[in-house]
Parts: sequence; structure tokens; C-alpha cells
Amino acid sequence: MKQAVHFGAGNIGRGFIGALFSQSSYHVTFVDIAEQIINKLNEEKSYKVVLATNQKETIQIDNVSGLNNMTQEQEVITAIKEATYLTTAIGPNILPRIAPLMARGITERVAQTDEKKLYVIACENQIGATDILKQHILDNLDEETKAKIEGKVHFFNSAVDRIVPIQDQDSLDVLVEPYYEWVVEAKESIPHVEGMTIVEDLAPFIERKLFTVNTGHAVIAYLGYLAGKSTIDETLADDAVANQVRETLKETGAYLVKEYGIDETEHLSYINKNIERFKNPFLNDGVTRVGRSPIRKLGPEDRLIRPATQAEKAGLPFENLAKAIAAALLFDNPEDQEAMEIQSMIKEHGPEYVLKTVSKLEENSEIAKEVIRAYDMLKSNASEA
Ligand SMILES: NC(=O)C1=CN([C@@H]2O[C@H](COP(=O)(O)OP(=O)(O)OC[C@H]3O[C@@H](n4cnc5c(N)ncnc54)[C@H](O)[C@@H]3O)[C@@H](O)[C@H]2O)C=CC1
Ligand SMILES: O=P(O)(O)OC[C@H]1O[C@](O)(CO)[C@@H](O)[C@@H]1O
Repeated sequence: MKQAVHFGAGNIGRGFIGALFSQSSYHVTFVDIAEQIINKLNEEKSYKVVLATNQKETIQIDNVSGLNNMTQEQEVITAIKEATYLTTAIGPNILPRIAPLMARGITERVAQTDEKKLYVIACENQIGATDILKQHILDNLDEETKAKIEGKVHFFNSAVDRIVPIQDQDSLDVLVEPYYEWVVEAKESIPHVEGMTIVEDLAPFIERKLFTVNTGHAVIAYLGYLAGKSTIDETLADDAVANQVRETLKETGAYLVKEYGIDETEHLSYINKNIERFKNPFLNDGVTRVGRSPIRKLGPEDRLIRPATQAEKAGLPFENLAKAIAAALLFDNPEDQEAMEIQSMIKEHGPEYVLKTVSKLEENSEIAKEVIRAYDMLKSNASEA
């Protein structure tokens, strides 16, 4: 049986990428630090993907097992030696931590005469995530191995799109939305995986996805959090928020249409389709999950700042994006470490400092000024409420 090794047995790992491999007749070895999930995978050897619809249709996922990367390093290395695919859905910040073990697996693999190719794909909400992972892996390889991986280990960037909320931790089963899209940039033919779409140039796909699905979602999450709402669908039921999402996505849309020559009418229907996805009441998706890790989300290449800076460069409006950035600065969820770090920075140095150090916006740039205006307004509205 063909083998896939997937790092991250969480929501996207089990509910999306691992499930597609299993449905494509691969055995999936999930690698994770969560001992409870690994034990369950090895005991139950299967789980269900449950679609978040009225009927709650289920898909049986078989041929799965688990390894703990902290306590079973040698087993992970052996699994990498035998795999066709090596994938991740672990969170962008974790990639540097798993790269050394991946590098050891790759080193042992290419030391053999085996010519079988290995395909590495990071499935994260980040532009160029596989390139970033590749660099971390290369940093952990000796010169001889670096030369040997040429033609044997292939790295492909990808865009992953499926909403998978936080799950009941007692079960391996995963509730997912029915929709999904997995786009992989490859200039050659690669082993077939059900549901994987191959494209030659990922840039329009990942930017369209990140600056529509993820920007729109972030707007709802941060405004919902400020309004004391707990879920995305509950927040979106407020017409003022729905309007704000639409206006923000018009701004990202104007940039995408200009940059990639995307058809305007088609893009409008893509926006509408995504707003409908956010309304799914069966997902019960928390605003704190969608807004999680605001330092990452306020990064210069992420879903809020990049479309704003790109819009500014293109002479397009960015006022609604500025409001979304301001709302992110007010996300003070005590359970979220990054939110707490931002709040301490604001307390000590003011919001301008976060925009300068985290978002890399120039002090007194038009975007920074607009964000601060919106921040003051949202803050005073919140204190009056
Ligand atoms: N949940 C969603 O709807 C979507 C998530 N994504 C992206 O997929 C990635 C994963 O997200 P989720 O599956 O939601 O997160 P998750 O938190 O459900 O899963 C991450 C898994 O990684 C494991 N992990 C953390 N640190 C580790 C380490 N050092 N070594 C081994 N395992 C470790 C955790 O135990 C967990 O099982 C993120 O980059 C996210 O942005 C992309 C599209 C949709
Ligand atoms: O997973 P991240 O990058 O923290 O952001 C949450 C976002 O990712 C998703 O989980 C799926 O793309 C969305 O639900 C949301 O926009």
C-alpha cells in the first residue's frame, strides 16, 4: 500500500488532508505530539469525517495510524523513508520545530539507492509555506544530502481551504464543512490524490483564498469578539457585520481583480459563496478559533496587512481593511497567548508600535494612520457600550 506521512493529526490533518489520502488508497501515518490522539489512532485504526449539514453524512476513514514525534523519532524516520507524500497541517509557527526530524528522515531515505520520489507539501494558511518548510529542512541537512535530494525530494506549495472547527477532544471523528479545495503548485505530474487540484502558478489561488476566505473570516471573528459574540454564524447574522465583511472583501477583490485579471463578476460570486459558507450553523465555529494567533494574522504577508499594503500600492481603497486591522488590535482574548502579547505591547508602547514591529507598516504611513483612527473609534464605541 502507498504511504503518506502527515504531521499534525488535528482538525485539518484528520478532517481534510489525511482523509483525502486515505480515500486515495494510502495508508496515513499521522505524526503528532498529542499522545491521546496518537493512542486512539493506533487503537481504533479508523475514524469518521462528519459533514456539517442537516443530514450529517459520514465518511469512513480507514488505514490510519499514529506516531509521537517526541517519543518515536526512529519510527517517524522509518515512515518517512517509505512514504510517497510527506505533508503537514500543524500551524506555520511549528514548521521550524518539526523540520529537524523531517531532515533526519530525508537524510536516511536518500542515503539508500532507492530512486522513489518523495513529495513534500505544507498545508498551512501561509503564502509559500512549503518554501519556508524546505528552507528549515535544508538548514538541517549536510552538504552531501543537499546534493542528493535533487530530483528525489520535491517540494510543492499549496493552498488549503476547508472550515474545520475545534472538535470534541474525546473522539477521533471530525466535523467538517462539505466544501473543500486543495490546490497544489506542480509543474510535473505527481501521484494522484483524490480532491487535489494541480496548477502551474499558485499565486492567484492562494491570494484569492487567503484574501477572501481568511480575510472575511477574520473580519467576522474580530468584530464578533468585540461585540461579545461567541460564534461566526451568530456574528454574521448582524447586518452591520455582514455589510462590513462585504465592504472589506470588495477592497481585497479590487486588488485581486487588478493584480491577476480575475473576472469581476466571477469574483463577486466567489465572495458570495464564501459568505454563505461562513453562515453554516452546523459548524458552531468560535470567533476565538478564527481570530487565534493575531501576531501571525497581523504579519506583513498575512490576510489583513498584505491586501491593505497591496491596495495602497495599486492606488485602491483600504479603509475597511484598516478597520479590520484595528479590530484585530482589540482582540484581547486572555486564552490566546499572541493576543496577550499584543495587548502588553499596546499597553507599554501604544498600537502604533504593534503596526510598526509586527505588521512592518511604516510609522505615519497612510494605512497606519487609518488603522489608528479606526482603533480609536472602535475602542471608544466599545467603552460606551
Ligand atoms: N481548521 C481549519 O479550518 C483550517 C486550518 N488550516 C491550517 O491548517 C493548519 C492546522 O490547523 P488546524 O488543523 O486547525 O490546527 P489543530 O490545532 O487542530 O491541529 C494542529 C495539530 O498539530 C499538533 N502539533 C502542535 N505542535 C506540534 C509539534 N511540535 N509536533 C507535532 N505535532 C504538533 C497539535 O497537537 C494538533 O493536533 C494551520 O496552519 C491552519 O492555519 C487551513 C485551512 C483550514
Ligand atoms: O487557521 P488560521 O490561519 O488560524 O485561521 C483560521 C482560518 O483558517 C480557516 O480555519 C480555514 O481556512 C478559516 O476557518 C479561518 O479563516
